[in-house]
Amino acid sequence: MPSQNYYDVTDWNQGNPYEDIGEVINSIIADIKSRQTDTNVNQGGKPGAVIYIPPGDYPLLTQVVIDISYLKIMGSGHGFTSSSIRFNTPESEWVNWHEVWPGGSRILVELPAGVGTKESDGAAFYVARSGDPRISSVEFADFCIDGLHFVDDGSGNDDPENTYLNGKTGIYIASAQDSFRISGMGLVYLEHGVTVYNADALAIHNNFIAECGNCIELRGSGQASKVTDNLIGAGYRGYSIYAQNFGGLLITANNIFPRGKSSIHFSGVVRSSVSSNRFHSFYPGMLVFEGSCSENLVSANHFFREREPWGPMQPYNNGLDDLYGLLFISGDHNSIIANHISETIDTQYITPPGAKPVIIRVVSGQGNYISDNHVVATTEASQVQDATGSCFSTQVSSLLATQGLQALDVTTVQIEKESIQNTILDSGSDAQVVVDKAVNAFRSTPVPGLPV
Ligand SMILES: OC[C@H]1O[C@@]2(CO[C@]3(CO)O[C@H](CO)[C@@H](O)[C@@H]3O2)[C@@H](O)[C@@H]1O
Repeated sequence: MPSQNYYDVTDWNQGNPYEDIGEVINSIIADIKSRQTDTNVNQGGKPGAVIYIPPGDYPLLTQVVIDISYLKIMGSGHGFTSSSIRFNTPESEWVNWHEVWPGGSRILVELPAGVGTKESDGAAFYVARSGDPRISSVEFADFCIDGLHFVDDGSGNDDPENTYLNGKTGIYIASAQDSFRISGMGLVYLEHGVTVYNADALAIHNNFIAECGNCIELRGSGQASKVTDNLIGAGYRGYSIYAQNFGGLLITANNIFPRGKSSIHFSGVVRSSVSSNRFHSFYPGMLVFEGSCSENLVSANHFFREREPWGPMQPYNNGLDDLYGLLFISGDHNSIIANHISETIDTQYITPPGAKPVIIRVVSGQGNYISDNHVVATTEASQVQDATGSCFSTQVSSLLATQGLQALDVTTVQIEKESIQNTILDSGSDAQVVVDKAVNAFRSTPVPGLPV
């Protein structure tokens, strides 16, 4: 006898998934709840279910509301393609393209854009449950959530498709939860990709979350979670990865490409690790620890900062200048160890004009340990760049340029006077580090030809 706990959205008796998949999924969830009513049948009784979305395009006009544990919603393909490149290509060229829109198991978020409504009203998937225990083991896997378009921000000069604003969220988890998984998903053109409040043992793994205003936001507070192995890149206004009041967050093996106003932004995050990630950005403030972020390990990451090479996006930035710090640290006893940091930028693009860019800047707190960071700062080879070429070739030629570069004078570490008792070892020569040696410990990186 086939299981009743396997549902296919294209084979369900209420609603039409090609008109509104939201109505179909809500009706399936209602069916699961009507059948799984008893909390304890032979030490079981509420196994949840799987809802399958085959490859195809499914508009969502009704928000999906999830309030049951053990629900897995899965498709067969994250289907990402760049909407940013498409919308910055003349529409007359689309007729020759092999495909124009994202694919896979694709949900087209067509929720009405509400002005003045709650933020969560714009979420395709909304998860909330009160009472005990916390809702557990809801899983989203292997499908695409496409926010379709960004909207005019009222400034009058932006292409609406480049604003990264539309009030839409892919997955919004409003109440405390345990052991959720988001994996294999593709999220594109949403103002917020994944927003999670009060996470515990959350895994966000192997997703493609790009061209969203913000990609991952862990809000409220949380513990013991991981963001691993994702390809991520937010718009110039928002966060690629943001976490608030979190303990025990592991951020590892992600490839975080531009733009994002930051790659990692922590507020009050402690005892967490950021390791073995690759970060690429077009602006200062790649990693920001604000408030008090303490006892975190930032290690073995590769940071690369250059100027935006692609013409259509060159008018935009995050508003920070080069004195802000590529890594901005506020807090106590953090370890910033063995990172490689490349910055390549022509002096004419440095702000304020004539400034010496700051790489690692510690603005408050004490006891931070900054050791063995290798900073390579150069002017860029602007002659090889052609901002009018295809997005891919422009970005790749810019990324690969390592010849003909000249050394750029930078401050590798700057310890502001508000921060004391830090240890700075082998992260810059005497001339590259700004530190009060009376209240901090400092050992400079030896310079070839000069006595140690
Ligand atoms: O290179 C990674 C991703 O970047 C693209 C291509 O380039 C874009 C165009 O806006 O610029 C940024 C990256 O430098 C992106 O976020 C964006 O999306 C994806 O097409 C691509 O998947």
